[in-house]
Amino acid sequence: MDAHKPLLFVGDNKQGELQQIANDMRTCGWTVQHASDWDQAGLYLDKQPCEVGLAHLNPKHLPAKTELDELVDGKQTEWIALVDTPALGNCNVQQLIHSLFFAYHTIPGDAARLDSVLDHARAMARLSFSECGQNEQADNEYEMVGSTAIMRQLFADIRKIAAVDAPVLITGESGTGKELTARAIHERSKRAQGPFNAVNCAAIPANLVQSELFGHEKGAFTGANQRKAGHFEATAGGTIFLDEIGDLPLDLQVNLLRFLERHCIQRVGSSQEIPVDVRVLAATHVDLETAVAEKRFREDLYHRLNVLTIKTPPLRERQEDIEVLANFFFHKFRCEKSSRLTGISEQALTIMHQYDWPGNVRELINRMRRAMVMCDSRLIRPADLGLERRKSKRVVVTLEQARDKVEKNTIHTALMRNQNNVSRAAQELGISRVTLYRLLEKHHIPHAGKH
Ligand SMILES: Nc1ncnc2c1ncn2[C@@H]1O[C@H](COP(=O)(O)OP(=O)(O)OP(=O)(O)O)[C@@H](O)[C@H]1O
Repeated sequence: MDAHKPLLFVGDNKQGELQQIANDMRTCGWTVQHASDWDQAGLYLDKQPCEVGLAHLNPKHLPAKTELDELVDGKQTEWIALVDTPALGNCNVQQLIHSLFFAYHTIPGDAARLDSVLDHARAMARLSFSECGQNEQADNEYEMVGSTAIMRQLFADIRKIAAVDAPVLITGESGTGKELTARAIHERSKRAQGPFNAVNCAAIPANLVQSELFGHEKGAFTGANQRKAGHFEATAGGTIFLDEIGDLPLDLQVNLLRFLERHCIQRVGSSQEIPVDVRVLAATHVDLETAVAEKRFREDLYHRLNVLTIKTPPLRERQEDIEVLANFFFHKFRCEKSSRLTGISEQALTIMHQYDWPGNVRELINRMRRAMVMCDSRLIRPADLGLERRKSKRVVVTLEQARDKVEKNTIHTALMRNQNNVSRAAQELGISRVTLYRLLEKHHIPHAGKH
């Protein structure tokens, strides 16, 4: 038995039954501290954390939920409610227990059972507490999460691409992690000690893009009162991430091409070429091939950029990652806010799997944040995510589409397991090499590996 088990007891200790419970818990080895009301309990916890609290809920003097919220959410204490059996029929009591308490115990009840509930609550408090500590260590602001074959392939590609110093084109829908991928490449590259500069080309007014990227000389244009270095010079020694490259005006695309070929820039208002050591990673969510066909994007620049490419997959194509990401962000936000939530309900997870996620991971993060603010029970429910009415939006897939998806994932996994060796992967899959090559073509799976 633990030598020291502190327990904060909130209630009128002159009431006979409550006094008896406090005494029983002392006998069971708990060091009972008494607080006559929630205010006193709050003051006590401010001075001294306590893993378990036992509080009498009297329906005649119930605190408002908002009053308890702060106390229960802001501290590392699990609370057990003590209630008289008839009080369990009171809606306000039910709601308070449901949203803020770990468990309840009816009075007078069985002391051994209460002791074991308190032990359990204490263990849970410890678990939550240490989990937060671990997350802080393991968590990195730019951590990429994903366990599906397609994401493992992406991580492998990032490692390979980080080892070279060539430009990279990152494509993918909005919110799929293009910038995060760029950061991951930078952090694993020999430029990691240098700056990483993310520039959204679509957010800069067309008439300013040139000077923003390449800088300008004093007097180059009205308002250019002094010489200014652009993003390229400011990123010397590091990596520049040009987001929404498809929106770069055509005349500026020439300058970017010149930089990629000669590693030199020219400031606006100067004909001098300045060498700058920067790696370019570019991203787009538009189809550059179409943009080239429509003459909105230079073909030579497209080919220059299209040597090393990475595609960040949409969330709906990696179903198993939905739960992994949801849990990752649940724990991350819970530690930030020290919330009392214990997890995500089965119904919420089911609806998350059925949903299409047009905004991808960014949308999932936003919905989880919303849910963790709105949720007033212990488990996140569909309504907290704002997804309750979307059940019917289930994407209809044909049997052939479903087969294709499984086929593609299976091939991906086999290739990864066999270090991209096509012969070995084909053998493992029980098909000929020729068939595997045909399937690689069919599913657009890159296979830079051995034969
Ligand atoms: N695999 C992942 N693991 C953890 N977080 C992720 C992952 N992918 C994306 N995110 C997070 O989702 C958010 C959106 O990612 P990011 O900005 O990289 O997307 P994007 O594709 O560049 O979007 P946009 O095209 O709209 O600029 C960020 O907060 C990012 O940290």
